[in-house]
Amino acid sequence: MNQLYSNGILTTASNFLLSQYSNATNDRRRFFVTTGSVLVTVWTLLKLVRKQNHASIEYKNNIVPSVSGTLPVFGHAFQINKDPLGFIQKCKAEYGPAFKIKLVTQDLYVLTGKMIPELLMASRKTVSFTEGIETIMPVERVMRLSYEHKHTEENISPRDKHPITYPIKQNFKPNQIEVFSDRVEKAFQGLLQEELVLKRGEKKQIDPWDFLSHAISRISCLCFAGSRVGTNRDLIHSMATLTQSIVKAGMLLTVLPPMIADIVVRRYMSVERQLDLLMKLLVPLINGLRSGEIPDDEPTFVSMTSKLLKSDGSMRSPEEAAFHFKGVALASIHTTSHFTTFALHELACRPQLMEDLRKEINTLEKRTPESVSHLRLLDSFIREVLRYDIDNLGLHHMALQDMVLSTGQMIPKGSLIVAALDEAHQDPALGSLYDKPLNEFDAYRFINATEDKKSSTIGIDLISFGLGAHACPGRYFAVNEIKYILAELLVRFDISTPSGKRAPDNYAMGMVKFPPKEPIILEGIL
Ligand code: HEM
Repeated sequence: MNQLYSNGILTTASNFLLSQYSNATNDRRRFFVTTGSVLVTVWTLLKLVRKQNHASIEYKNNIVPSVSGTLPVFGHAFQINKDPLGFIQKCKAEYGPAFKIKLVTQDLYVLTGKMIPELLMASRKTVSFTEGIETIMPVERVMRLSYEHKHTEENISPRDKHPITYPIKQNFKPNQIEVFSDRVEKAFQGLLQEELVLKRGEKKQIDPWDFLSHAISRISCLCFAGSRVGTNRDLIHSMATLTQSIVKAGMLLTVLPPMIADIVVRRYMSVERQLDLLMKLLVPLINGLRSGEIPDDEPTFVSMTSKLLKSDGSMRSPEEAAFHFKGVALASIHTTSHFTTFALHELACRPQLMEDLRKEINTLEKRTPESVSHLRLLDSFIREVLRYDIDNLGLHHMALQDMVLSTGQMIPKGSLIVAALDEAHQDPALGSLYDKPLNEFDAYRFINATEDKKSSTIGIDLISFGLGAHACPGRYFAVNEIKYILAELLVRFDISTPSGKRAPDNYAMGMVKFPPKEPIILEGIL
């Protein structure tokens, strides 16, 4: 189409020049002035059309545009680190809703706003979350290097009900999680008794990440493994630190040459000890449950997954079933600790919010995970943390086939695709209009909102739990757990930071946003 436009301009221009030339003998001066202006106009028009052509050739050839300005070796690393969200917003404005950037050696296809569901709702034959994550953080390789000499991960058939996802999807629905309430309460109260008894006015400085990952691991071990082994301190510690140990080893695998990296990880960074402990505790438990020696009287992830048959009707070996525990620990502990740490930092710089939340919590006759789950301000606050404190780019997926977007553009097989999460959460075109701009933190934003804006309700304006069929099935459990932890801390302590301010977040490669490193001060108020 634009080719036709260009030809049309050239033809019209040459006709005009010819007609002018025939009159030239009468008025030579007029001829030069007119011809000059026509040439300038034609040149400008052609430039404009060529520019349009360039964009539309990319569109016509179904190419996702590459963002200019890549530096050798670093790609766009400097630009994105300088202003993570600003860089993505600028690229979207210049190149449209899908574009390609380069971070160090990795090409990344970025989908923004309304295009994100196309990634998250695509079939798992088209894109793979596991392979996407593996490209940037080789979790499975760390596991293999650490443990393949002792146990090989089960090969899950596509026909199998997934041994981690299926039990969570079936047993952690909003009306079912009440069965875990007593254990959530017991685990957290136990930790408070042991580590955080402060008299009125007494202060204690904590590293919020350490404290919360241990608190959440304590809750997870009790709920997912059960009372018989879930109070084991080594297990709690191992699961609290498992993700971080894997991330450290994984980072090394991505930077060192494979042969050297494999040796270093096997020798010095292996998670064998944590996995040994898990197997030592869980295999006898599963054997006992199966033989009837141990009564199956407590709903746990371990009992659910060990009862789940494979697609051929066979039972998993106790080792296979036990090994899946690390999967649920990896999916739940780090993620929940991450957002709860952000929540503490958001509270620490907002004394009025703390006061308002305390008032709301104190309206309850009894604080339980069940009763705090209905508090509106607390829910609004948590939704806002999940919305605001989100990664710039996330939910990495690998294209297993060529993927055609609704724009007609094609992402080739083998490409890494990411969602621009923060950009979507701040796009007024996607969320409803609220009193405060979306680039500000407003804990009260959703207080009068309807059911569709609850903290566990997913949508294009809240993608922190994913979207579609593969959205996080543990989200109802996660938000209840976060609410209970915050409610118990708020009624006991004033929360602040040494600087008195909201310390800046930390970004990894301009993509992942980590909570501030600043400690949190708890001061007893009871
Ligand atoms: C605040 C805490 C949490 C956050 C932010 C979170 C976020 C996510 C996200 C983004 C996904 C990927 C969705 C996708 O593939 O599109 C996911 C998957 C998953 N999450 Fe969570 N999660 C949290 C807590 C939990 C908890 C507590 C559990 C277990 C009780 C859990 C179990 C799972 C499982 C099993 C999957 C895989 C789902 C599938 O592949 O179909 N998560 N989660």
